[in-house]
Amino acid sequence: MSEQPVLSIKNLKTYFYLEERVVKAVDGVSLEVYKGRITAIVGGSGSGKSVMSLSVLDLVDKPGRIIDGEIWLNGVNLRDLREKQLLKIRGKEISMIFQESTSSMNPVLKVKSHLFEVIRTRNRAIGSKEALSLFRDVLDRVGLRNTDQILESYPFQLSGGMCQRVMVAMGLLAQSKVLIADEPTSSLDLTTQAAILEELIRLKTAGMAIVLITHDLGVVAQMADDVYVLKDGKIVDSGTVYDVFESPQHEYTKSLLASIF
Ligand SMILES: Nc1ncnc2c1ncn2[C@@H]1O[C@H](COP(=O)(O)OP(=O)(O)OP(=O)(O)O)[C@@H](O)[C@H]1O
Repeated sequence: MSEQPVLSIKNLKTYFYLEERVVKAVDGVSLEVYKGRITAIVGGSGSGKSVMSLSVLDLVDKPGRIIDGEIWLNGVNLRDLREKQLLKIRGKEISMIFQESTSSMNPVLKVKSHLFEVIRTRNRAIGSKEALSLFRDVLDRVGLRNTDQILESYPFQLSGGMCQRVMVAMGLLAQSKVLIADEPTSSLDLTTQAAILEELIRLKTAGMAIVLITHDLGVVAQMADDVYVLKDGKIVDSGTVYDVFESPQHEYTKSLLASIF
């Protein structure tokens, strides 16, 4: 690929220092993410997918710690930045749809306040009326009805699936250069899943670089351009979706594929 990657991770290591042992959740991961492409990170439960994406945004909590590696975003190594500089990048340059949507929303803020926070990183001068109309549109696109009522709700008043859709709406609204979507459609019904995947394709077509974290190889086959297979914190296979599905190199990838075909 001739173009430079938007996001490039080099030899990332994130370990959890527990009393009795060290968990090497991410153990030397390198990968590249390109504009206008969907890069899927696939792997079983506990393979390190979520910790890897949290590491990119420097959101790993103790006893976890990034111990090595580089995270280059548009030519800047995020690991060299201070928290204040990182805050500016989160949301504007790179945004994330979290797997635990209910707990990653602020319980004392209404949905509309969450959305205002996102839109203001993009456009500080936007008026309330224009913003609210954008919010209704984006909530509608992720399959939520009664949008006015949802905007006035607190996260605890919504179901898990509704919170997940609000998180996806926040991701769509951010219009960042890179969107990391951690299992964005788990626990949603098939129709909503399809609507959200369609939105991700639209964002990719508009030039966004999308990192799609999933254990669903069906979704990978349908959506991804590039694939990385993660096992025990290490990349065991990578390539275009065609390469990985047609000629998997690692036994683990072969067994994952065998389980769906
Ligand atoms: N706070 C923590 N303390 C200790 N170990 C942790 C912590 N968070 C994650 N881990 C460990 O890090 C490893 C990777 O976890 P991670 O959540 O990234 O997996 P995952 O691939 O996202 O799994 P899933 O698909 O189930 O979400 C696992 O062994 C997990 O037990």
